Amino acid sequence: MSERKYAIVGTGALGGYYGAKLQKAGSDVHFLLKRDYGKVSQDGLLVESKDGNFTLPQVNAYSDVAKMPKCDVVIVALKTTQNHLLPKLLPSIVKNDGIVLALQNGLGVEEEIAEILPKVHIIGGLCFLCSNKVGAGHIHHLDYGQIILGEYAHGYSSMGITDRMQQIAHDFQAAGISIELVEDLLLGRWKKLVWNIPYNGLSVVLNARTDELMADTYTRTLVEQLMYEVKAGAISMGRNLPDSFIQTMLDYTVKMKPYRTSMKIDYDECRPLEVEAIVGNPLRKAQEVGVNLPQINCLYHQLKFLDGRNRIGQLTVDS
Ligand SMILES: NC(=O)C1=CN([C@@H]2O[C@H](COP(=O)(O)OP(=O)(O)OC[C@H]3O[C@@H](n4cnc5c(N)ncnc54)[C@H](OP(=O)(O)O)[C@@H]3O)[C@@H](O)[C@H]2O)C=CC1
Ligand SMILES: CC(C)(CO)C(=O)C(=O)O
Repeated sequence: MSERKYAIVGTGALGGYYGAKLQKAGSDVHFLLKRDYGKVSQDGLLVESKDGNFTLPQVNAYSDVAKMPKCDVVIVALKTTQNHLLPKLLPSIVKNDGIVLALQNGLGVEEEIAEILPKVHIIGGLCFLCSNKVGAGHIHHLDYGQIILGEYAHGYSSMGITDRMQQIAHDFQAAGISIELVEDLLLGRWKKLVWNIPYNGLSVVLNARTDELMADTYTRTLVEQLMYEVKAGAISMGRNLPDSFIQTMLDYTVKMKPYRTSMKIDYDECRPLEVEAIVGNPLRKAQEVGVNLPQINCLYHQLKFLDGRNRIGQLTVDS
């Protein structure tokens, strides 16, 4: 059993899934919730998974970080649209010499955390997971689950494989979660964007699932062109990814069960979209060094329009 105390900041589709798996395997896990606090503190968590369903009738649930213990590893599992809350949520729950593990999609989260907590260790994780929160404390794990871990250092310089990464990998592997350790977190993030930028973006703009995007010649071409622009973005930051990786991502998606991306689900539910973290930040990073990514730029502006209109719609519905 792990000696490390874990905090899950954001007990949704991803945080609820990995946190529940860690607790099931014997780790000491503390879950921060918002709307689901009442239900989860009463009834715990239910994970419906293709690998087998399980329930945790009792979990350490909190609605306020002031009541949480200091933890060795704090897992950030909010949507990036809520990252403006991190300065309030993180400082009191990370031990001195503790680790913040950012499991969000997109680019730039480690830099945001380093500004809030310059002294803690920061590890980024790229999660290849298909999971949805279908009710309060009710997680539906559809597929996959592997995490690629890399440690952050200022300017995304490579840290190699650290003991801290190995310790976390040990706990996750004991919980049945597959882990790969990488020396270069920035390269890992750009590789994940090869998938997220085209599929998350186009699924919203074109109102399509992954299988539909891959079945049509025109949209498949668009996906591939966007992937090559992500590669150009990576190169602008001194990282290269082989063309064979793009082919692997295309093949991977063809083999995936038809999937409504998380950005599409957010759009359909009129929730804010993770446009800035997934599309805006990579675009700006490339622009800062004079590299224009015209198709990603076009996608960004389309998504901003749809996101803005959705939010106005939501205000009208709420008022
Ligand atoms: N789901 C997946 O399969 C994958 C997700 N990711 C990434 O993981 C990140 C998390 O996504 P996901 O889990 O799907 O999102 P969810 O919306 O399912 O989970 C986020 C959770 O954070 C909670 N939350 C929001 N604000 C607060 C707050 N102030 N205090 C406590 N809890 C709060 C939300 O609670 P409430 O509902 O009450 O607002 C929600 O349960 C994203 O960056 C996503 O892109 C990456 C790969 C796969
Ligand atoms: C690529 C996918 C769907 C699962 O591997 C994922 O991780 C995501 O939605 O970000």
